[in-house]
Amino acid sequence: MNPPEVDRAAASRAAVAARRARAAIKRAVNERRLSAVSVLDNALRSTESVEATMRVRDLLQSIPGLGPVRVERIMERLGIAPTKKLAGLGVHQQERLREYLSQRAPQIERDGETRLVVLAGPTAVGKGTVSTYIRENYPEVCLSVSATTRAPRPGEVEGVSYYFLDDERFDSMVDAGEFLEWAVVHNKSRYGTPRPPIDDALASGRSVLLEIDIQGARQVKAAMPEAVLVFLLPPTWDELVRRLIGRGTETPEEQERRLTTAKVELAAQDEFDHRVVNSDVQAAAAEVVELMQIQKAPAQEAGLRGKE
Ligand SMILES: Nc1nc2c(ncn2[C@@H]2O[C@H](COP(=O)(O)OP(=O)(O)O)[C@@H](O)[C@H]2O)c(=O)[nH]1
Ligand SMILES: Nc1ncnc2c1ncn2[C@@H]1O[C@H](COP(=O)(O)OP(=O)(O)O)[C@@H](O)[C@H]1O
Repeated sequence: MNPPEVDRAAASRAAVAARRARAAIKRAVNERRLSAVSVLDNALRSTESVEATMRVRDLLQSIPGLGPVRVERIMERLGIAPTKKLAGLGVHQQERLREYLSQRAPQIERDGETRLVVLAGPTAVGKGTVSTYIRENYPEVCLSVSATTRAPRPGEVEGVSYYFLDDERFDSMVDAGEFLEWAVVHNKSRYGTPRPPIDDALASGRSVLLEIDIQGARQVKAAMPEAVLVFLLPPTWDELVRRLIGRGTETPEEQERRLTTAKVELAAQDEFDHRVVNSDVQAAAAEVVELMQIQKAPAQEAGLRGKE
């Protein structure tokens, strides 16, 4: 063999060895013998490492519970190109991927198929808008319908927007223990989550989303510690103020009062399992749905492509 052939043979042996090493790493991640974060750390520590030559897509797909379609959506959201290798990640991409691997991925691995997810956040952050988007675009998500003592607004539909109850009926449901949680919201009306539909949905393998206030979220966590609490955040405080004023459904005095409460509520965000920033309704909805860990049939999942 002359020298170039020796080089080629050595290079091809090295490539085979690297491929095997990458496959071994993927197996180890899949069998939970190795954490995906430590693979990322090794890749970033040395560009000469085997980990550095791994594709982000392959690392994500080796995590139990993450299939190719879901991984594609996650990478789109993280702003990482499909063929990107770990060593080629920019600083912000590294941060986003690390956050995903250390926070979301372990939860996906640990949890079962169905979950109860609570979406809460300060007034006018967009809870109603995001949950309406989910209702209209993700029919597989089961959205809880709350009961309330407040009067219906124009366009609201009984049994879809809320169950509108008088005080007496609400009292009797409280007495009969029919609420998973209930609270007086904005010092005015009572709102409660009827328990039986939630128990039924979870028992039949469906994940459930509750859009309720922060007091309610705390009660749910106390009653069902396995519930996942998601705090919806505005991009900035000024944007929250703009949304509240722009919505135009409260008087200036009521707006003032709600903004004072919003400050207290924002301080509670650390009690939540996840924070989602509502800059864009579609993206925020996709993040919430992903946290619901809904197992879809492949055809359905392909149909959702592009929405997340
Ligand atoms: N605790 C609790 N809060 C709820 C429930 N349903 C709705 N809410 C909250 O009640 C608040 C008022 O909702 P709504 O009457 O639709 O008025 P808006 O927030 O002014 O649009 C929101 O913060 C909701 O998240 C519930 O079942 N339980
Ligand atoms: N991502 C967003 N970007 C811009 N405006 C938004 C966004 N999400 C919601 N909004 C607007 O903000 C206002 C408050 O939203 P809403 O869903 O009523 O809040 P909440 O239910 O949290 O009180 C509405 O006018 C809504 O159209």
